[in-house]
Amino acid sequence: MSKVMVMDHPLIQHKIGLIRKKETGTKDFRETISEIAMMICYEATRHLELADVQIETPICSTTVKEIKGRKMAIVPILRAGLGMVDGALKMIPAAKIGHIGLYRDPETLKPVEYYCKLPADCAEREVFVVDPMLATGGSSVAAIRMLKEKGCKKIHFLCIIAAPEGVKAMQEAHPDVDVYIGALDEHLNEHGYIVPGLGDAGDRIFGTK
Ligand SMILES: O=P(O)(O)OC[C@H]1O[C@H](OP(=O)(O)OP(=O)(O)O)[C@H](O)[C@@H]1O
Ligand SMILES: O=c1cc[nH]c(=O)[nH]1
Ligand SMILES: [Mg+2]
Repeated sequence: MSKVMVMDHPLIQHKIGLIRKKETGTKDFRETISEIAMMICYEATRHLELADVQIETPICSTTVKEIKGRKMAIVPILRAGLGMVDGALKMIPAAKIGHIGLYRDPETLKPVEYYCKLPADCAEREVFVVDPMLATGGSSVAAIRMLKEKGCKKIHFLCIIAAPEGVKAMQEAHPDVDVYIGALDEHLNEHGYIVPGLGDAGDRIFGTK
């Protein structure tokens, strides 16, 4: 069974408080999403293996640790996932980037696919899927299914706010995928929005409403 990790770091909790406030404007919202993504990515890469490497300091030779040459990819779910890419890249700067375009139909709440462009060698890469919101789970479940269809095997999912309904859907559909969550909220409202949540993440990142 996969791990579900809810971040307990005080800096993450503080910053999530800032983006929940309705008066937080686009610039601050976007910057804070990026900072939170960086910190969640720090936790989501804790398992990476290290190898001993011999080097010279200015004083003597010594053994240091290096991340074993593992190939990684960051895959945002468009649009809102784009807001997490810069932050994740600060932690894993050599990662390649794939894009999966999905929007949630406002009536049915089902994900509608409109774009998919992944690194050619994505099947060999460890993939970090990013999307700030895990609500019903429809979008993340579909995105990860698309990645598996392309041969990806080692997949992690990073989000900032999750509803219990979405976590359950992810665990049922993809029990092999670890889920890293900034904050686990109470429930979904009748429109499929997370309560208390932060509203529409895509609109708040891009200033479209
Ligand atoms: O778990 P779900 O119920 O599928 O909901 C979560 C999805 O909804 C939002 O995207 P949205 O459809 O608003 O698209 P956008 O990022 O383009 O705004 C969010 O960024 C997730 O992708
Ligand atoms: O609360 C929610 C649910 C889905 N998508 C969002 O952006 N916010
Ligand atoms: Mg949206």
